[in-house]
Amino acid sequence: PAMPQLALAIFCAVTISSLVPGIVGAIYCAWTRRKQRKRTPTYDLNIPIDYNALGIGGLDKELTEIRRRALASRTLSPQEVEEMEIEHVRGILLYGPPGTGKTLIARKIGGLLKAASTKIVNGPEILDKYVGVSEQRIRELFAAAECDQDRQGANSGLHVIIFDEIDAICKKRGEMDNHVNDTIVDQLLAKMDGIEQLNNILVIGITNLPELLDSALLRPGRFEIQMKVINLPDEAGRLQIFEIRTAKLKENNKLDGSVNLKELAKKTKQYSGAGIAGLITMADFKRALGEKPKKKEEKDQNEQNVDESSSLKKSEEKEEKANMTLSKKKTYNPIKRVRHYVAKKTCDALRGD
Ligand SMILES: Nc1ncnc2c1ncn2[C@@H]1O[C@H](COP(=O)(O)OP(=O)(O)OP(=O)(O)O)[C@@H](O)[C@H]1O
Repeated sequence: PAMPQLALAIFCAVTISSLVPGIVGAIYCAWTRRKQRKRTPTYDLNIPIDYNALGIGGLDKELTEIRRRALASRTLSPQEVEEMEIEHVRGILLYGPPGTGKTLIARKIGGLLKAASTKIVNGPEILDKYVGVSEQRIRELFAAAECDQDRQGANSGLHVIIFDEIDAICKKRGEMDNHVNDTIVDQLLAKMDGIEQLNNILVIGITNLPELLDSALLRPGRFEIQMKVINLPDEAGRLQIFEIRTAKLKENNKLDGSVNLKELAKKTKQYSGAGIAGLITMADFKRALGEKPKKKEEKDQNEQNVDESSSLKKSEEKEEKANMTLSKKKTYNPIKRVRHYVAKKTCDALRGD
């Protein structure tokens, strides 16, 4: 009589032991899924941006605006996005004159959003003489994000794709002799429309010439946020950029205590961020080459001549006269002269002269 009981006990033990892994697995899956759904948002809008730490000076207004209009929805968790049927902004176009910090902003957006990946590609790099290669390159740019979305769904990390000089590949269709441009635009549009099913891509286009772009790119759902980054930094912005660009020098005790960044910010009116960056680089080179500053009298003379517009005019006349006597071929460029002077001042200042 003990045999059937033993057999029953063995049967129960085998059945339970075979069910246990399945049950444990199911519980674990449900738990991890729940944990993923509760995942904290990738980006917290309430934390103020530390612009100096970001390395962007004088563009507080633009960055705040981008944050408010384009990045706010990314602060939500995947669950909230799903429940509220939110559609993230998928495209931002940054346009404006060269050297104003557009590329810098685009790169930092990826960092701000803690993006899983940030790819930056120059428009002309996409172009290829062989048929279909340019379109293939565009598809490849989107491939990783699509794959991530397939595998992780709403929990996929954000992929930021930056097209610098986008005007090189997205000119108005039908206006060019070769059709390569048109098929590239078609491909990019198809990919951007495909993002509708994907919530994990943010495309940023950068251009100096927005008027050349195909208008289909600018409609809602594509590059729907268009931000003009045009203003040359004001004095406070320039000071911020000087501070950012000399922070490393300061940290490594390479910046003399006598350097007056406020004074430099005052003297660099009309300078873009790139202009200021260029000045510091030039000063660094000169210091590295051990170039000695000019004699004091010569320096004083320079200081008298430049800066105020009235003295600029005077120096312009003076220089013109000198040019006429020296050589008729030589052309005088007052802007260049002011730049030269400011560059020299920066150099002197950085050297602690
Ligand atoms: N606002 C800024 N703050 C700090 N650095 C800046 C700023 N603007 C420009 N720079 C410096 O100038 C360099 C060039 O800037 P950036 O490439 O962002 O300009 P851009 O507007 O994209 O120019 P382009 O249209 O010619 O590509 C940057 O690498 C950076 O070092």
